[in-house]
Amino acid sequence: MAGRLIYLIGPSGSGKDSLLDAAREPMAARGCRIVRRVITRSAEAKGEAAQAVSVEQFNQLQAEGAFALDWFANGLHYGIPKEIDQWLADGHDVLINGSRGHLSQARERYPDLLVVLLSVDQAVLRQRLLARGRESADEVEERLTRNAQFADDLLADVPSVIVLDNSGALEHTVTRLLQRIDREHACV
Ligand SMILES: Nc1ncnc2c1ncn2[C@@H]1O[C@H](COP(=O)(O)OP(=O)(O)O)[C@@H](O)[C@H]1O
Ligand SMILES: O=P(O)(O)OC[C@H]1O[C@H](OP(=O)(O)OP(=O)(O)O)[C@H](O)[C@@H]1O
Repeated sequence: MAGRLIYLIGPSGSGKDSLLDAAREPMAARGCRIVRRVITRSAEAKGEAAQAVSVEQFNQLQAEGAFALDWFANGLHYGIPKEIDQWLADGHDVLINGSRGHLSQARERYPDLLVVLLSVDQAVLRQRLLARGRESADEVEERLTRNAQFADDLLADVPSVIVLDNSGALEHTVTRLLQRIDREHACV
């Protein structure tokens, strides 16, 4: 049986990368793979273990059909490598760091995807973004402003959604993710 795409979304700073890192081993033990994104972010920038490329390299990869999904947000290009389609075909579930802005396109391509929405109290969010220190203060404000463009009913007609609050300790969020994933039988 084909695997399922697990599409992790949430505001910048809500903890998507942290959750992916912390869940990597227990998810792998469940046969679920986590893909490394291709991003036009400088290799020096702190953050996830993504493959950093130039815009020219990104465009070339895109033209070659290297991406299963790709989008532009926060001034950056993001690509999800096409290899996930083989993983899914082989029966592995695949967890990716997705985009709220690209959700409808992702659903068109992967109609049975499972959405995991991470949320954090607004006051905590700004603090975490500033403490992360990856973006300038202006970029942090732009990211907070971007949240307003997503309506409350973003997930209204999405059949499978796991909502997780990450305002507390990360290990609690990981535990709840695994509990919910196991209940959904998402991983094979
Ligand atoms: N549960 C948590 N408690 C405290 N700090 C957290 C928690 N989750 C994430 N963080 C921190 O918040 C910042 C943003 O997390 P990150 O994983 O980069 O978010 P995202 O990928 O959604 O932008 C990071 O500095 C990270 O260490
Ligand atoms: O449409 P949105 O839901 O706003 O998402 C836009 C992009 O921002 C996040 O990436 P990235 O990891 O670069 O940013 P972050 O770490 O600040 O969340 C997310 O994974 C998307 O790629």
